[in-house]
Amino acid sequence: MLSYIASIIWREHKSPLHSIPGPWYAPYTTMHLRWLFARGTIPDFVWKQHDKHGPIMRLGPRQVWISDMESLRQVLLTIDLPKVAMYAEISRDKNSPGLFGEIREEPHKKLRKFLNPAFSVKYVDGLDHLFQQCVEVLIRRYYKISAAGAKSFQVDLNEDLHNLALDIMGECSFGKGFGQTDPEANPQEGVSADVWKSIPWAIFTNISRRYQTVYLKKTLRLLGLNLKFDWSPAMVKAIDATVKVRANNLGTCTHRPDLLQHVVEEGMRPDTGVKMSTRDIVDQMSEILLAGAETTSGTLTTLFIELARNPMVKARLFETLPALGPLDEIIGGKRVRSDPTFDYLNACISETLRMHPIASEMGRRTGKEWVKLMDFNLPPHTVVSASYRKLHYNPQYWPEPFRFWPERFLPDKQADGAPKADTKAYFPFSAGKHSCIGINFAWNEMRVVAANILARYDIQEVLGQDVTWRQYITIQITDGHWKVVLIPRSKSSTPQATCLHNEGAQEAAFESGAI
Ligand code: HEM
Repeated sequence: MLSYIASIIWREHKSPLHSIPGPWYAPYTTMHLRWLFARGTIPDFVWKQHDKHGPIMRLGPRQVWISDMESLRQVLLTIDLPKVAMYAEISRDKNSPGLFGEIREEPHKKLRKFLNPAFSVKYVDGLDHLFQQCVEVLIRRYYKISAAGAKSFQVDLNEDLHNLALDIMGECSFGKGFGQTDPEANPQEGVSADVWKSIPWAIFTNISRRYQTVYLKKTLRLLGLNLKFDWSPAMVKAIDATVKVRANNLGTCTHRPDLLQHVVEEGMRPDTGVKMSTRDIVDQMSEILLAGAETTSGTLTTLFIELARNPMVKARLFETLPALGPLDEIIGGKRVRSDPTFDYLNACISETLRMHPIASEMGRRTGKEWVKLMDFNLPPHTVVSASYRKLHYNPQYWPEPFRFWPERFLPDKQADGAPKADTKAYFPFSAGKHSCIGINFAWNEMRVVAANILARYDIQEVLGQDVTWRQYITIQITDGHWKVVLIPRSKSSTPQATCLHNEGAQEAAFESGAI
């Protein structure tokens, strides 16, 4: 036993990673990392360890985390390291992953090239009416509540934004919203309403199981057992029905130019070149749903949280935005992108993406070659986690990093002395070959949703909520809820710099029966 321990210590002493700082136990085990990932608490741990050990640190025998700007640029852009194997674990079948889980270089390149056209600015602009349609359903729902006479009313905004994001993904990528915002909405042709509505949750549950059992699956594989989580048969049947409708509609007037149509018409498996089957299409679309729903709704929730907690920023934003009634025309994404009226809103979203990136790190690994980062030589097969959340708070590039300061993203003349955003130290959508393919889609969604809600409602955070965060692939509010009071903004109203815990507004809401 003693000689075994001595040999481990000796091997560690010889390790090329030996001189990288980190906790004393890091060279010997990954148990703590497995525990933290499974519990969703890795971001806090990583943050504290960086504070202790600096911009490069070793948290496991072959696991290095890095938050240095130049090194992150190397990892994500210039060397552009491949993804770690963990990404592939969220796919149903490693041989048929979606773009997010595809870690094989050539198939990834082909799949990305194939999917790219369905994510261009022009393509997304063509879907803008669908985004607007989904937001309108939510605004109408709010209108119905306020039309009953309440001056203000309470909603669970995190839940509403999540449901809205799912409907937008359904509408733009599966051919039909999933009826999350409006349970009365019609399902996809030929599919029962219950099955259609359950699709997003079936996907999330399935993928979460795969993610949470990553290490168990690996151990079982060593024992010759292959633990797989297949899609539910009802869901595959529902999407099969949709695919058939789409295939029958080719070249007809009901043809709809969206991602699903693109995949149905031209989808080939990137590894074999064979036409994608329904199951392959489910594999692709479910990962897109996962990557596209939690990310945008999570970012939007944090935007609203920052606004509710920063009354001066909110007041400046309301000065710039139009004040609309619930039945006024819905604002489109293209307008929010190009009309200077919305410059400050766009800056607020950019600043939210800095302070609340959707994860604390991006997992990469060295390939067959050694890689030199921050004067350390990392051997082949070292896991290199790009700690971009920590970089987004580095005061060298982001003075007063904990301040929600959208002016950083405005042109000098309007910046009111705020330091200019250093976009070299800014990776909310990653960079390089694995950067977010959905960036235009995400921006359009965030613009349409934020502009239309904020043009109509002031928001007050409901007191006494314990907002905590967890990270399972993306960082989310632990219990999925964040409640606010919405106060309609009349066309004539003057924006007020209302206080975070504005008890007056809360009391008024309570008296009106809204809370
Ligand atoms: C605010 C919203 C979003 C943010 C902040 C975001 C951020 C990111 C980031 C950081 C990555 C790289 C992840 C990594 O390498 O670990 C990524 C990848 C990806 N994102 Fe997004 N994303 C957002 C919305 C979307 C949307 C709306 C879609 C699709 C409709 C999407 C689809 C994808 C896909 C498929 C990948 C994998 C790309 C590849 O590996 O080639 N994302 N996203």
